[in-house]
Amino acid sequence: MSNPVHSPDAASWSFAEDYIAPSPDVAEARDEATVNTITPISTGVAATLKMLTRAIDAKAVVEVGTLMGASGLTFLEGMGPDGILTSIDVEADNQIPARALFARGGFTSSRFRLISGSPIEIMPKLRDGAYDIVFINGDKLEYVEYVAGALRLLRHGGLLVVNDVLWHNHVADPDDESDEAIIIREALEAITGSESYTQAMLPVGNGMLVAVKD
Ligand SMILES: C[S@@+](CC[C@H](N)C(=O)[O-])C[C@H]1O[C@@H](n2cnc3c(N)ncnc32)[C@H](O)[C@@H]1O
Repeated sequence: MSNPVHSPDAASWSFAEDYIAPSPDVAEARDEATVNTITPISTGVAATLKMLTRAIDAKAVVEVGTLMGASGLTFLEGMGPDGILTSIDVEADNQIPARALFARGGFTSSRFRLISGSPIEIMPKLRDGAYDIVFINGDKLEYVEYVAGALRLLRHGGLLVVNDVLWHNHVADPDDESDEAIIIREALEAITGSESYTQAMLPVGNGMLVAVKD
């Protein structure tokens, strides 16, 4: 039986999402992505990512899904001056505006690696146990493989952050058998069924699963 919950109305959701404004550069990256009809991270997700990055004093972050750089810039802003972002996207063209955005934000190229190619092929080439955060925000149909790759990449105490886990209400609807819903559920089960993590699901943006590697 599910727990009784107090459901906030749409105004409360919007209030929470917009409560902490992203930096002007992150806002611009979001706007550019939206104009191009691709979905960037939400403002609430940006605030959450920056807070988590600061909370664990992250110095090495991997993200899957660069797009225009909104989440990447959020990590760079959240990390200290020695923090390094590794961002993977299958679309090399997506990373061009991200590179320009990071440079405009004052981040030298030594602070970030933009890798274009299949995340499934690239993640195994990164160093085991070397990362403080792995942020998954790429192709939903590959979430199971990304989650498997993340477990290897994270150090103990590192955070796995999986975005869009509620995916437009598809995942919570037991009658929804779309490919995205099925695969996101599988990815979630791999995390919750693993003894390697302690996790929580946050209803921010389109849903975020945050898990600390024990
Ligand atoms: C949601 S966007 C990433 C958003 C980004 N992290 C941000 O902060 O704005 C997803 C990224 O995954 C890549 N991708 C690859 N295959 C995809 C697919 N089938 N559907 C959506 N995105 C896909 C896209 O190139 C895109 O940059």
